[in-house]
This record gives sequence, C-alpha cells and structure tokens, in this order.
Amino acid sequence: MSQFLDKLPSSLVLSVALTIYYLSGGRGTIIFAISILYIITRVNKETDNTLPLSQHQVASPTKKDKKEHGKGGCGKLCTCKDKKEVPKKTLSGLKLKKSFGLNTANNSDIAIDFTQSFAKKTSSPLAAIAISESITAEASPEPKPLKRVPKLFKGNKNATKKAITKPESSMTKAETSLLDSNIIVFYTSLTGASERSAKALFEKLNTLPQLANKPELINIDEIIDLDDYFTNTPDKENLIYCIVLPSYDVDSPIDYFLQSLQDTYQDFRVDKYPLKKLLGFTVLGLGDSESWGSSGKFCYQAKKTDYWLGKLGARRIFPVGEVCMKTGGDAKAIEWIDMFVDALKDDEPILYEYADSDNEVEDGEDAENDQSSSSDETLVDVEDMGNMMKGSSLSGSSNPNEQVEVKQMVAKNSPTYNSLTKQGYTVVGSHSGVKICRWTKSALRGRGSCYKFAFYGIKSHLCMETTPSLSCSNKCVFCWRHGTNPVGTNWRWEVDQPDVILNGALQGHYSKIKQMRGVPGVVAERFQEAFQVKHCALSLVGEPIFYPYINEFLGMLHEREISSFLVCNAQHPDQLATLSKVTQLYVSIDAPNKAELKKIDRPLFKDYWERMLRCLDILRTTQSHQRTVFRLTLVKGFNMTEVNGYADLIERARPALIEIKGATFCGSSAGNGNPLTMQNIPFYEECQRFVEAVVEEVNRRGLGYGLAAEHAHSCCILVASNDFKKDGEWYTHINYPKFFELLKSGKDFDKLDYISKTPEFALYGSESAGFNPEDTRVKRKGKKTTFAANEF
Ligand SMILES: Cc1cc2nc3c(=O)[nH]c(=O)nc-3n(C[C@H](O)[C@H](O)[C@H](O)COP(=O)(O)O)c2cc1C
Ligand code: SF4
Repeated sequence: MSQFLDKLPSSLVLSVALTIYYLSGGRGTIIFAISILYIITRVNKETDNTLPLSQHQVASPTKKDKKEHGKGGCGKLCTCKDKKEVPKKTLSGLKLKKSFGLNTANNSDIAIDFTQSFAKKTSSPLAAIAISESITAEASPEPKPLKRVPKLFKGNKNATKKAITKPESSMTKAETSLLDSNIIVFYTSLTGASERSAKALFEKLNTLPQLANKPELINIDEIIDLDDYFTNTPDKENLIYCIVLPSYDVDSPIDYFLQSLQDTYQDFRVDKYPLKKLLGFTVLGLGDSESWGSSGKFCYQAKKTDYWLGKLGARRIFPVGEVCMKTGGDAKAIEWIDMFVDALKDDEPILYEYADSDNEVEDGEDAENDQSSSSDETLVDVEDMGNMMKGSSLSGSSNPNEQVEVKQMVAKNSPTYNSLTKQGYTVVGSHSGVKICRWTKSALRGRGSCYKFAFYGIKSHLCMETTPSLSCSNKCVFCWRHGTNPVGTNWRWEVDQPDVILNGALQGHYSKIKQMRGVPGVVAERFQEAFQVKHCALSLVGEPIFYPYINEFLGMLHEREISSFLVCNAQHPDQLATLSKVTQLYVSIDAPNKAELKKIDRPLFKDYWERMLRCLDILRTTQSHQRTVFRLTLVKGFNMTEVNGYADLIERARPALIEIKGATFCGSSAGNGNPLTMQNIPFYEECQRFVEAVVEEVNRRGLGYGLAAEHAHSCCILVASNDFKKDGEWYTHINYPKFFELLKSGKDFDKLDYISKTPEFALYGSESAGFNPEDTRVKRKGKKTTFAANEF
C-alpha cells in the first residue's frame, strides 16, 4: 500500500483528499488531515535524502564515487549526465564543521550550529550572534528548507582563470598549509583598542611554534601607498592578511582605506581580482553594539573591509569577527584571536563564498552586477525610443493634447542610480553627476596633477569633474563606463534647474574632498585650497551639451570664476552652434572616416557622420572664437592608420588645439560588446610616431600646427596651431583671471586673448615629459619611477 501511494503524485493525493472533504460537507476532516500529513512526510523525505548529482559536493571523492560518476568522482564539478540521485551524507569536510564540531550539512544549519558552538567555546552570546549573522549572511540569507542546495565543488580552478573571470563560490583546499604562510597583521586605530588587539594577534602568531614564518605588523595609516598591498601584493609567497580595525560613523582614515579598496575594484586598469594572489584573509572588527547596534552600524566598516577584500578576489579563511568593546572588551577580541589561530592549524577544505558576499554590505556596493545586469534593464536604445520620444514634451510631440509622462533620467530607485552611486558618483538631481577624480586625490597628496596641468595650468585639486547629463548618444568602445549610463538621442526626461545642479555638484565634490582629511600625505595647504573649486571639467560621463540649460549652467560657473572645459561628442550640431562662451571647447574625434567612426563610437544617430561634419563646420565658423580642441583617443587596430583622414578633418575644422591620447584599457565585455583587449592599447612611442605623422601631413598642407606639449605618463600629446606660438615659444596655458575679466567686460573676445606661456617642463621633448618638478615622484617597489595615480 505504501509503495503504491509513493508512486502517486502528491497533487493527486491532495485533490482526492479535498474532494472527499468537500463532498462530505466537512466530515472528511480526518481523511484530509491524514493526506496532508502524508504529503508533508513525502516532501521531507525527498528533500532530506537526495540531491541532484549535478549539484552535490564531496570534499574528497571516494573510490566508489569515482567508479559511479566518472574520473573526477564528485570531488570536482560533476559531469555526470544522468543526474542520478545520491545520499546527502556525502556532504562532508566543511572546515567550520570540523573546527567547531558541527553536525549539519547545509549552509543555514552550519550558521546555527556554528553560533551554538562558538557561544559554547566563548560563552559570549553577543559575539556568537555577531558572527552568526555574518556567516548566515554569507552562507544563506534565510534558512529556506527547500533551497538547501549545496555549493558546487570546483577544485582550485580560480587560480588559473583569466583575471576578468569572476571567482565562483567553491570549496577548495589550499595546496599550502596555512601554517606555512606569511601572515601580515594590519591595523588602524583611533583610540588604541584595535592597536592592542592587533598586537595581541601578532604576539600570538609570533609565538606559535607551528608557524613557519615570522608574522609582520603594519599600521595601515603608515602605508604610503595602499596599492602596494591592496592592488599589488608584496613579493612574498602565501600571504595571509589579517586586518584589525574599528568602525566610526564619522569621517576617519578608515573611509579612505575602504574607498581605496573600492576604487581598486572598480579600476579598469588593474586586474579585476588582484588579491586572488593571497593565500587568504580575515578581518577582526571592533565596535560598540550598544550605541551602534540599533542603527545597523555595529562594526560596519569591518564588514565592508571583509566585503571588498572578497570582491578583490581574496579568499576569506575565517569569518569576520565583530567584537563589542563596551560589553566584551579586550577579552572577547582575544577569544576571536584564539579561534582564528586554532583554525590555522586545520587543513580541511574551506568554503569560499564569493557570490553571497554581495549581500553583506547594507548599501551593497556591487558595481559589477549593475554593470552587467541591471544596467541592461535601464539602457534604452534608440530603436526602442520611438514611442517614448513621441510622448516627450521636449521631443516635439505632434499632438498637443497627448498626455505626456515625463520620466526622470536617473530616478532614485532605479538600477542606474544604484550603479552610479555604488561606483562613487554623487547623482545630483535626476540627471547630473559628480565624482572626485584620481588626479584630484593625487594632487591633494602633493603628487602629480593630470595632463591638463602641463598643457593648460589646471591644478587637479582645484578641479571638479561633473556632467549635467548622464545620458549619451554614443556607446564608444573605449568608454570606461561600459555603457552603463542611459543612452538616447533626444532629451525626454524631467529637467533640473542649473542652480540646483551646480550647488548639488559642488556640495557632492566638497563632501568627497572632506573625506580626504585623515589621509596620510595630504598637504594641509592644498586641502584648504580644494574647497574653492576653480575649474570644472564637464566630461565625466554622458553628453553635457545634451542638457537643455547648458548655457545657463556655464554662466553660473563663470559667475563664480570657475573655468569650463566642456567635452562634446560631435553629435549635436544644433546645440553646438548655440553654445555660449566656454574656457575651452572639446570635440571628440574618434575616427578619421565614416566606417571607423561607426565601429568605434557605436553612435545611436543614423546620420552620425553628417552630424560630425556639421559640428566641424561650426568649429571653423560660428565657434571659431573659442579655444576649440580636437580630442583623439587612439585605439590600436581601430583608428591609428589613416593619417590623411585626420588631416582632412583638421583642415575642415581648424581646431586651435589637438589633444591626442592613447586609449586606456577598461576591460573587455561580451555583455556590452566591448571588443577591446590589451592589444588595442598603444604604447606611448606608437602614439608619438602617429602624432608626428599627422603633424607632418597637416603642415605639408600648409595648415601650421606644431608639437607643443606632452604628458608622457598619461600617454598624451598636445598639438597646437602656430597661432599659439609667440617669438618661437608656446603659449598653450590659460590666463584664467584674464578670461573672467574679458567675460565680465561683455565684449567679444578671442581664444588668443587669454593665453599664457607653457612652462619648460611641459614642452614636447622636455626632460620632464610633462611632470611638474614641484610634485613628488613616487617610487613603487620593483617599478620604474611613476606617478601615484592614473587618470580617469
Ligand atoms: C565618534 C565615534 C563613532 C563611532 N562609530 C561607531 C560605529 O559606527 N560603529 C561601531 O560599531 N562602533 C562605533 N564607535 C565605537 C568604536 O568603534 C569603538 O570604541 C572601538 O573600540 C574604537 O577602536 P579604536 O580606539 O581602536 O579606534 C564609534 C566611536 C566613536 C568615538
Ligand atoms: S583628470 Fe579631469 S577632472 Fe581630474 S583633475 Fe584633470 S581635468 Fe580635472
């Protein structure tokens, strides 16, 4: 009978029970109840005893496993096709289980058992709760019984995967014993508690007889360049990082440390998972749960550190400790230390949870997810825009009675908003953005400014990078935003007032500057100066000229004596024609002919080439009074061949200046069709040869241009019209006070009316190659002399 019932589908059993209950007018309650009990028992039996073979995991496959499931047994990713079911008891070997005597096999149960075990060992319910929370968050956010699907075992394949491949959750056993590692204990401390704990951990490791190598103790605040440890790693084998730090909900150097980790993660120039080289890491957090528990900020910066180290590819070898110094004190920290050191002796495999770690941080700073997935939801292509545009008041609806729903470009609850804020942008209003650039940080620390200092005298710590339109009409292959910003050809969104944008941008910029005050190396004088922005680079992302009130916005900048460097993509000739005075007007010229322009800029406009040519004509005519600049981004294999084509465009527009810059690598992405690889990034010498050829050609045509300045570190060269040469010397710099004086006078003036002499160090071919001798050069270990930061 039981066998017969087992063969019936549960749904049939339930239907029969319901029918009996209904037909008997409620008198069949007992039959109904028995049926329900029977179904529950069956479901339990099914979910408890078996798992699909393709999902099951075994730490070390037995001979029997291998025989049954092929060569690799099930210790590796199982390739069995028949999805045969096997008993769940093969789930074994979890490090935490062994260390803490756990009996259960699934993630949520591990968290619970771990908590109980931890509490038993430490008699600390508080620490237990804290650690339990972090493990639960990491292992399984909620214990959903039917989702107790164990992680795949994938061996140690991550180590050999390409940098760009996201490490996956995996159960791995390190080839090296953790005791053979080189451990560095990092700490940062404001009032001394974390320093004490770090020293206690260091001492414990120092006297641990089984540890093969002596540990190191490093104060994070004394590290000159965090990149030496958290982008690159010291030249030692099998490094383990132990990081001890408190949390502060007020500005502190910890913010800078966290921001650096995040910047590294989002920096397209570095390996996506640079800390994969480490053998492992762990974080011990100190905080105050009584005062900050209810706000959810208890030890939040330790959790964030743990999160970002994980995102950078490092393997967590022990759960983040969250110790309340008010209720537990040093003793609780020592308990965590003892447990961690014990765990070092244990060489059981460790579950590396990469995927779930995204959930750990309340504000979930996961840029990658947004770039790859959520951004897709918000990208609106021109083909999809027809209907929307019909309805937009700004898109010239033909029907005046048509009800128009005008949306926000980047609404606060949209994935794009999350994506941008997670990447460090402050979204101002609903369509503008501001972000502090790397060079601004670098200049604050007395290091190099960006190439615009060499070419035009812009001090990076006085520069704000912003845009009044996050939307763009191109999807350039070299764009470091990788197309995660909204796209479109017409303005069809709500419009924010220019004063709201400017005030919001300045506020966002200054608050980011403020965060730098505890950073080692920040020069007090420069820090103070930075609260008076002098230059505005309208080039962050998107197309500033797209903003309907761009002229009003420029006027407000100039009123505050902030110079304007506006970059446009040569796709909006009408707006370009009516643009008012700017300090410097850029037009991006990314290719010398129609076919290559399509390939490289991936424009949304069908008449993109004609639009560009119209823009060039406007530069030569209506806007010829401006300091017009061609900006060329050289991409090998795409746009570095046709010298004549570029000469034609230069001849047509006669720009005052030509900035030529080698493209920087921002990663390939199948998701958005970005085809670039490192092969497409030209060397500086290649850029030089190309630029020299272009200059030769334009001069052969009698146009009169010369190689004026360079910034070799940024792979950037400035070509200028000979109009900027006086008595054989270049005058590419800008006399900013003169610019504002002329502007205030209300008279017409020309690009040559506010020029200033180019300094020696910036001249093309000079020994400094554009490096300001007043700034400090930073030597990185094992590397040539270089700047401290790269340009965005
Ligand atoms: C101004 C201030 C802000 C703090 N903010 C937090 C917080 O957000 N979360 C937390 O868990 N503890 C917070 N704390 C408590 C400290 O993290 C805790 O006292 C810690 O032990 C200090 O470590 P340290 O002296 O080694 O730097 C704060 C303490 C102060 C004085
Ligand atoms: S890189 Fe751009 S935003 Fe940064 S300092 Fe230079 S001009 Fe300003």
